[in-house]
Amino acid sequence: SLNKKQITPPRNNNITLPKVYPLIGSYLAIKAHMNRPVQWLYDMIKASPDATFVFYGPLGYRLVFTANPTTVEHILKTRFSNYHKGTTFVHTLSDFLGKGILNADGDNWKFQRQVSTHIFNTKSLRRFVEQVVDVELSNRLLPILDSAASQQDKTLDLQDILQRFAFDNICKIAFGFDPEYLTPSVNRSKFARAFEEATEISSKRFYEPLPLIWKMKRLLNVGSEKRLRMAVREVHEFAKKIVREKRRELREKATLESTDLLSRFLCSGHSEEEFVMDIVISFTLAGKDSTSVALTWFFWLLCKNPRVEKEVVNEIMEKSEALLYDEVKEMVYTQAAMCESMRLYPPVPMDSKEAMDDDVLPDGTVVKKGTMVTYHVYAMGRMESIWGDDWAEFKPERWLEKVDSGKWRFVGRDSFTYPVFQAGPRVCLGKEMAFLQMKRLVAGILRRFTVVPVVAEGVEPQFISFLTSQMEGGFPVNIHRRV
Ligand code: HEM
Repeated sequence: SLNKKQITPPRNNNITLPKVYPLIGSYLAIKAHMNRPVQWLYDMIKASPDATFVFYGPLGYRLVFTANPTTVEHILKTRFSNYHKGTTFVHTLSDFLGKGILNADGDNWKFQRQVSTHIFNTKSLRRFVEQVVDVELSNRLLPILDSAASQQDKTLDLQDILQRFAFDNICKIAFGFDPEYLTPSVNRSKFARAFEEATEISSKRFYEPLPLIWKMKRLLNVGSEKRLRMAVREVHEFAKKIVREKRRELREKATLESTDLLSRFLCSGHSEEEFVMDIVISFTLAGKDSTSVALTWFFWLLCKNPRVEKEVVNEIMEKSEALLYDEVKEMVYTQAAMCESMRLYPPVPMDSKEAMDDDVLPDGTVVKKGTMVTYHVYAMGRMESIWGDDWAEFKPERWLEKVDSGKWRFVGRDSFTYPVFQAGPRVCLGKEMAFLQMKRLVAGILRRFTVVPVVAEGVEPQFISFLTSQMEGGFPVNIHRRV
């Protein structure tokens, strides 16, 4: 069936773990697979006992990769205090993210987490999010799709459009500022461009064979590091300008109408410019590519699975066009299909923690102080041991059960088996908001249009990943009006 063809079946039979040589360890093996490290590590995990692969780099350097839920619980919850972002991660991203929540550990992280949990969960923020999404949808996104539908074979890159949509959204939510990234006639805004460049170059630092290389380039201010410095300066200056402007606005206004995060931080007494700027930049990064890539794969999988698409569309058509909050909550089939899509194509496919002290993992793997332990979300979504022998099929029903009334009820999986949003004390703060946005967007689009991929028969889009994952080369589609 179509489902079965989607994902290459496991190749356990002919996978062998890489040889470990003196001095260089298995460096050559990873070098040979640098173009698809996520998939290669998935293969290695499948061939390893207890789904935990120990990679030996040059000079005895070890990296641990795991797809074992017990180990994931150990690092993300039970021994949370021993597994931090750590110095490598923090140093690599600090030029861009400063001390923002995505790049913080210890007391600094705890403080930001407390402040933002409080601010993030309020009802009015939810309302604000809904309004932001609806405006962006009806004023920008739907007109673009509508115009494409009028021109018979107009091809759009849906991934690019979803990224621009998410960027506008998250900027409005975080800063109360509209970068107009999705407005067709406007050039990519300077801010958005600088933000993208800063993200891309910062994340590519992780892929240098030795950190010394980017550090030297940075010292000499040449090449990519020179561009990074300019992009970061642009982002920071811009963010500071918005912070000052917002502070002035708030002083002048007696009542608080705007409910963006920045206003909320400033009103709750946290007004130091650097702190507020860093935290807002972290939120923008966290919310920018995650939802758009999740939706890109979601639309792809729907196209490949007409049965599921029909169920999703039926569910949408049962709701009112305005989509009330309770109706969004009732979209359980759509929610299940999204969970299923992120199981196969997780927006954050791997996530690493650094051991603060020596430790032993539940399966007996020895971890030395300073060792990076990575939980491999992509592999976990594709383990036969977790999902059964039909793991390769796109089956939202895995997440559902029928109740007496004949309706579906959503049944979640525990977060250590499905750490797509991470798990434990640092679980994603935007999870609920992400589903809210994604469901509104999907309902808005599928109520009116069908999305038809422009991909040659039998060709599979490729999953690639830097900090977050993408569909390689974009997602070309045609848009048709639904009849
Ligand atoms: C499908 C969408 C999303 C997915 C799959 C996702 C996934 C994740 C993951 C894996 C992490 C852990 C990263 C790490 O610390 O190593 C994380 C953290 C975080 N996410 Fe999300 N995220 C999504 C959407 C969002 C949105 C829309 C926001 C809102 C701005 C958001 C805000 C955050 C924040 C603030 C953190 C840091 C939490 C902390 O360190 O305590 N996320 N998310």
